[in-house]
This record gives sequence, C-alpha cells and structure tokens, in this order.
Amino acid sequence: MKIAVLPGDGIGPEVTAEAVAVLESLALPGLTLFSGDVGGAAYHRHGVPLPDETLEVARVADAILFGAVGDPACDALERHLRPEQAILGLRKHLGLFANLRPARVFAGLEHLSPLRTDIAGGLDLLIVRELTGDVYFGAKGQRVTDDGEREGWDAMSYAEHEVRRIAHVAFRAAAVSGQPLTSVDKANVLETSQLWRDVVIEVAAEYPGVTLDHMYVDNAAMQVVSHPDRFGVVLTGNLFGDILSDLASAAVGSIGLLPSASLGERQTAHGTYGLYEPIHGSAPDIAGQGKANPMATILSAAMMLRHSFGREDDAVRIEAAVARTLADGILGGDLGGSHGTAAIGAAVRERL
Ligand SMILES: NC(=O)C1=CN([C@@H]2O[C@H](COP(=O)(O)OP(=O)(O)OC[C@H]3O[C@@H](n4cnc5c(N)ncnc54)[C@H](O)[C@@H]3O)[C@@H](O)[C@H]2O)C=CC1
Ligand SMILES: CC(C)CC(=O)C(=O)O
Ligand SMILES: [Mg+2]
Repeated sequence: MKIAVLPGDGIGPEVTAEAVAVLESLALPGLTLFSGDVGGAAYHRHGVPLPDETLEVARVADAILFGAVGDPACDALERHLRPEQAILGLRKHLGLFANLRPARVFAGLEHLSPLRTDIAGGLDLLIVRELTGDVYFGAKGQRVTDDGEREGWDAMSYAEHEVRRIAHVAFRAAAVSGQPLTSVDKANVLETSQLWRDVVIEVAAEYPGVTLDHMYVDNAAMQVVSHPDRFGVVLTGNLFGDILSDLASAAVGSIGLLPSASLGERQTAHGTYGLYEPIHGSAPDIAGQGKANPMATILSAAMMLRHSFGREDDAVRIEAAVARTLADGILGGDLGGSHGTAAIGAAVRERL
C-alpha cells in the first residue's frame, strides 16, 4: 500500500498529519508513505508549484493523500507559478476527472447544521464533479481592447467525451445506491451546458433504472439548502461543482467536514488509483494555530481505503469514529467548539 503524502500549504500539513496518524494506527499491511512538496512550499524550495519529483512520487504511489495549496504571498506570481497550479496539474496529469464529494448530516448530528434540524436531516448527497475540464482548463488571458480598456477572458468548453465519461460515473453511483440523479447545469444560458445536458440525456438511455432530472445551477444552490432531501447524486461540471460543494459543506455544518476522492481510469493491484483531499483550501487565516478541523482529511483517508485499497471495513471504522467524536461534542472552532487539530485527531483515533 504505497501512499504519496503531499501536505502543501497553510493548514495542509496540520490536517494531513492527523490523517496519516489515523492510517498508521490501523496497522495496514505493507503501508508505505512517501512525501513530496507541492504548492507554495514547493515554489519556495524548487521555484515551481509542482516539481517533476513530486509528480513522479504521485505516479508511483497507489494513492495520494493531499492537504491543500494556496499562499497569499504567492498571489501576485504569474499564474503558472501559483500554488493552485499544483492541484490543477496533478488532476490533469494524472487523469483524475471524477471528483466525488459526499455531503451528509450524520444521524443525531443535525444540530451541527445551520439549517432547521428537520431540513438538515434530509441532507445526504453525493456531488460528482467533473474535474479536468470546463472553464478552469480553457484558454484564458487578459488583453487591452481597441478602446484601451483592460479585459479578462476565460474560455468555457466541454467535449462530448468528457461529459460522457463523468456521466457514466454518476449514473453508476446512482444505480448502485438506488438514489435519483440530478444533473446541474446552466443550459438556459450556456452552450457548454446545452451540450452537457444533451449528452447526459443520451447516457441516461443506458441506465433505465435511474431517475434523472435536470436543474439549473442557481436553482440547485437554492434547493440544496431549502430541500436537500430532493438530492441523491448530483452530477455537475468543474466550476458549478466547486461552488456547490462548499455550499453543501456549510449546510452540513463546516467545510472542515467534507472529504473528496478524485479518480480516473487507472487501476492498481489494490483498487482504483486516486487522489484524496479535503474540499477546503489552505485556510491562511487560521494556519499555524492548531485550529484546523482535520476531519475532512481523515474522512478523505477513509475514502482512499474504500476506493484505492478495497478496505470498506476500515473506511467505515474511520467514518464511525468521526461520527462518534462529533456526537461526543469534540468540536473545533469551526463548529462552535474549542478543540484543536491534534485533540480532534487523537479523539478520532481513540474511537477507532
Ligand atoms: N484543493 C486546494 O488545495 C484548494 C486550495 N484553495 C486555496 O486555499 C487558499 C484559501 O482559500 P479560501 O477561499 O480562504 O478557502 P479555504 O477553504 O481555505 O477557507 C475558507 C474558510 O473556511 C475556513 N476553513 C477551511 N478549512 C477549515 C478547516 N479544516 N477547519 C476549520 N476552518 C476551515 C477557513 O479558516 C476560512 O475561513 C487560497 O489560496 C485558495 O486558492 C482553496 C480551495 C481548495
Ligand atoms: C484551488 C482550486 C483549484 C480548487 C478548489 O477550490 C477545489 O477543488 O475545491
Ligand atoms: Mg473549492
């Protein structure tokens, strides 16, 4: 079990340390950890956010545990040198097009949500976000128009095959779970979304047992907090999925609770190759203070055991320990408590 640990910037190293400690406490057979520099940390040491050595460490591993990248000191750098290019580059180079972001309110933990408890209780959805296309990876730039005004531009596009393969991931997830599938787009305005919708409808013909509906992204944002029980699997593009998943995390209670798996087509001897990371960023406002909630990263390690190592029992064990820790009132500042990163990590390990 070879895992590349890429802690990154800000709270990244703090939260990955706790997830690594959880993995080590499970006495997994043949667990081998490698580490690599990414993000601002890599830029400061190597002059680039994603050094070749790090990409190689990621490639030879069976799975990657990623913290977060982002450093305000790097925000004025040319875009290709910014820390965020590390995670975008890993996703693209490693073909990790399918991003799974489960958001659920654990039974009995409805009080952690800012939503009314009867509404929060219905929140259990899986966002399937396309991860290597859309406006994030299109041509972009700034220019001066003929009028002498500055103009910024970013090209949004999806090719048919990109929509088709992520749609299959979402339909399979819906078929296995028996949940309905909602495809979220902006087809009333964007041609990219019209193509998205057309292809999703074509793919649906292969999954007659799955109930499919389509929703515009603005309505979806509203419904996630007003009627979360309407959603099972949510299929959407890179930009909309990024935004909707932060929204869903707030509805659960904190962005410090939402994990993710980024998968592609590659299989290893153990399972599906993938990158696992919390959905949050490097949180510079609390970095270095031991305040970050490590649960999203710990839950990401659970997703790694499930998808990349076929260890469902260990994944469930971790998820149950996190739920018990929350139920016991071991909460960080993000959830109105006063426990720090290390104390939360230790509490989860005690409950494994
Ligand atoms: N995958 C990645 O590496 C990502 C990187 N970023 C980068 O992170 C940097 C900061 O971005 P922001 O927009 O501030 O988003 P952020 O997710 O880092 O933080 C947003 C807010 O949530 C809080 N927060 C986040 N994670 C938390 C945790 N585990 N426990 C407690 N509170 C937590 C932060 O303190 C902050 O107030 C930027 O450079 C951004 O580009 C942002 C999102 C994802
Ligand atoms: C930093 C971005 C590239 C990514 C992001 O916000 C995310 O994946 O949630
Ligand atoms: Mg995001």
